Amino acid sequence: MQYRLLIVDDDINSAKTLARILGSEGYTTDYVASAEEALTLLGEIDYDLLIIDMILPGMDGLDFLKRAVEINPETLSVVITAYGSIGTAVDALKSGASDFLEKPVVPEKLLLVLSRIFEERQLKREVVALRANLQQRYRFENLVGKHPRMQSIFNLIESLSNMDSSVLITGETGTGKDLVARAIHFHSLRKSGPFVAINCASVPETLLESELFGYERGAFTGAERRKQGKLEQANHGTLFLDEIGDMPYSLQSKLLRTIQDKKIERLGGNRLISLNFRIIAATNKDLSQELTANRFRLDLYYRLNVVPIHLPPLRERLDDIPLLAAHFLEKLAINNNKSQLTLSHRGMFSLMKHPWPGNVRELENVLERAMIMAQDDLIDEIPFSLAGTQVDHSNDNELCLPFDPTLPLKALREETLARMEERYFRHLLKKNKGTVSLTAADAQVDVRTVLRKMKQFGLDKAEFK
Ligand SMILES: Nc1ncnc2c1ncn2[C@@H]1O[C@H](COP(=O)(O)OP(=O)(O)OP(=O)(O)O)[C@@H](O)[C@H]1O
Repeated sequence: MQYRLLIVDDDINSAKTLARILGSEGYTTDYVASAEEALTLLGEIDYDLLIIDMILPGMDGLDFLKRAVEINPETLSVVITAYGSIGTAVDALKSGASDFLEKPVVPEKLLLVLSRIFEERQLKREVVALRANLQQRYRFENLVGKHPRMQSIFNLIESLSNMDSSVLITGETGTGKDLVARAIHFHSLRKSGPFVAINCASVPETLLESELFGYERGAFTGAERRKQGKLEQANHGTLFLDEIGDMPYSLQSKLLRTIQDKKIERLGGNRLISLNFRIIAATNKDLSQELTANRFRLDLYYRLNVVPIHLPPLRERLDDIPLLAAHFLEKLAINNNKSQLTLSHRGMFSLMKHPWPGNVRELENVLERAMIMAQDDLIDEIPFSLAGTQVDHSNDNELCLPFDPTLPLKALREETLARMEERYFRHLLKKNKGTVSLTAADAQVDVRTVLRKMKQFGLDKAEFK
């Protein structure tokens, strides 16, 4: 793109020299000797950027800058200040200048400043365009995605809105199964009913039955009062059975019967309760393997898999990365009271090259950490290592972590803690070959905490098998 610049400097000889240098770099450059002449030109020509000497005869540079910004608030400008006059530079930046340079102007420095200013403006425009796109075509409930496979999932959810069939959502960890389940519910006839979720992997086997079916007072030791199970809570709504591949075999036939009959009996009860619920199940396991290994019942599989939805891993829909990044940066900016967060081209390039084993969740986490570590609102450095995919773990016992001494204490604490926790859970999961319950026992926390941490750091059980 060809940019048009205006130099305002009463030293016509140096303005001419600068215009010639800028011209040889592809910029179309005009120059005038006073603010008054410059104002006349601004009424006629749309300049991309102004280069303003602060000391001018008649109206001075600062007043001219203010007038130019009044005429067009989007005006880009570089002001030239006398050597050491920081106060003037600060006033100019406050009045809307994009940057400043001290006299004598070094052309190489000016060229660098110009390319940075134009790159930032371009990025801002891209963000605005992406945001507009997001609001239009590429959004479905809380899901965003423009890849054809995501678009056909959105269409499928739309066409399911009048149906009550069971849905089985498959896909790697962090691909958005939970979001899809919610989108189906909130787009269905049951949307005013409850959406109840249960993670079959995070509830210990012995408790899963009572969590699902509920119990009567005295049903077992500790059952001091009657409790409704998740199935009952989901009456007139949807029950989301997450990680269905981890449901114990012994409970699967009872679940199948319940789905068919739509009746339950609380544990320790003697009364059948009729219910009206829809089942959506999800798993990141390969259920065909579970079927072959006799760990999952074929009849239950058929009952759940009436409408299959497979979410592709992020590495197979790279087109979605810029869109998702814009979506998460917008959320982060709102949650952190920032007007806007922008990703540099270099940052975007790193995102596009990454293999994303933790999928969209990993992208979300990585961007949050990048924001914490960035010096300003431009995100350039992507701290992948914290997501655990490019870390060298050969020295896991090393106590002395390198750190960034420029970080504020709060960010340093959070970052260090996250790094330590991630290494700790990686170590335990490796030791326990991915078994969550053993890891929880080693860490002396409950399995939910381990699963939460695994989600946070984008760790997948399968990685440690
Ligand atoms: N298409 C998407 N658009 C916006 N956000 C998304 C999308 N997909 C996933 N996310 C976000 O990524 C994170 C992980 O998504 P979610 O919990 O739905 O994944 P999941 O497949 O259910 O993971 P797991 O198998 O580990 O439970 C969430 O914070 C979610 O909001």
